[in-house]
Amino acid sequence: MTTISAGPLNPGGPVLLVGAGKLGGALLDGWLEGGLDPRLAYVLDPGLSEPAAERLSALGVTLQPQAPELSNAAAIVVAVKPQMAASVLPAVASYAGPSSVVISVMAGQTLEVIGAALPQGGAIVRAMPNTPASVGRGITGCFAGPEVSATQKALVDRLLSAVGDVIWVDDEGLIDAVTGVSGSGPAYVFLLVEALAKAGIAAGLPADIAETLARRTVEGAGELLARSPEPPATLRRNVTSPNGTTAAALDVLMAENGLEPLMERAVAAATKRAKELARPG
Ligand SMILES: NC(=O)C1=CN([C@@H]2O[C@H](COP(=O)(O)OP(=O)(O)OC[C@H]3O[C@@H](n4cnc5c(N)ncnc54)[C@H](O)[C@@H]3O)[C@@H](O)[C@H]2O)C=CC1
Ligand SMILES: O=C(O)[C@@H]1CCC=N1
Repeated sequence: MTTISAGPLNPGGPVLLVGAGKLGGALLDGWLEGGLDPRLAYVLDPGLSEPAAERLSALGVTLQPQAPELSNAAAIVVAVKPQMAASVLPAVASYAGPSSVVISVMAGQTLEVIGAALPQGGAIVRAMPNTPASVGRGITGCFAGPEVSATQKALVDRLLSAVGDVIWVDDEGLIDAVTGVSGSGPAYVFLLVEALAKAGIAAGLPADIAETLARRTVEGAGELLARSPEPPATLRRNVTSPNGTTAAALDVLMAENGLEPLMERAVAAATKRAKELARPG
C-alpha cells in the first residue's frame, strides 16, 4: 500500500482522461489538487456538462483533444462504462504512443479484451478505485499487464495515490473480487446508513433524528477505524458490554444467517457480475 504522494504530481507527460463522470471526474480533481499541471491534463468526454467544461477550461485543462495535438500521452485513463469499451478503445489508441500506459477502471473488462481493442496492444493496467477517491480517501486495487514497465507502474501508482491508497495484486482475476469488495463497497456502507435509519424509525424515532443518528454513527465509526491501530473486531468488542444492548443486536447480526453470509453472497454476486461484464452483449 502507498500513501498519498507528498510532492506535486508529475506524470512526466500528458495525461488523458477518457470519461469524466463520477469516477473519472473524481480522479481528475484529485490529480489537479495533487498538483498536476493542468496543461498536462486532457479530457475526452462528449457528455461533459457545460458547467464542468467551463470549470475545467478555466483551470487550463484541454478538452476534447484531437489526436494530432496529443499522440503520445504518458497515461490514458479509460473511465467510461464497461459497455462503451468496444466503441471507445479504438479512439483511445490514436492518443497512445510507444511509451503510453493505458489504465482501465472499467469493471470486468479484461486485459485480453482491452488489448484486442487497442491496435498496438501495449502497456495496460486494470485499476479499480472507489468513489471515496472524490475526497482523497479512495482505495484502488491494480493489476499490471505483462508489457507494463516499472516506470509506467510507478506512474500509475502516483496517479492513483493522488486520490487515496493503492494496492497491487498479482493475479488479474482478483480485480473482480476487488471490485466486489472495495469498488462497489461504498454502496454497501451507504445502504447500511439507510437501513440503520429505517430501523431507527421503526423503533420510534422521528425520521430526521434517525437519519442524523445513522449517518453520524457511520461517519464516526469510519473515522475511528481510520485513526485507530486496532482491528475492527477489537473496535466492535469495545462497544459490546457483556449481556448489554450491543450484544443483543450482534446476536442477530452475527447469527448463522446474519450479516456475514449475506455479505459473502453480495460480494460473490458483484464479483460474478464483473466477470460477466467482460463478455460483450
Ligand atoms: N462509480 C463507481 O463507484 C466506480 C466506477 N468504476 C468504473 O468507472 C467507469 C465509469 O463509471 P462512472 O464514473 O460511475 O460512470 P459515469 O456514467 O458517471 O461516467 C461515464 C462517463 O463517460 C462519458 N462517456 C460516454 N461515452 C463516451 C465516449 N465515447 N468517450 C468519452 N467519454 C464518454 C460519459 O459522458 C460520462 O461522463 C465504469 O466503467 C465503472 O465500472 C470503477 C470503480 C468505481
Ligand atoms: O457498479 C459498478 O459496476 C461500478 C464498478 C464498481 C462500482 N461501480
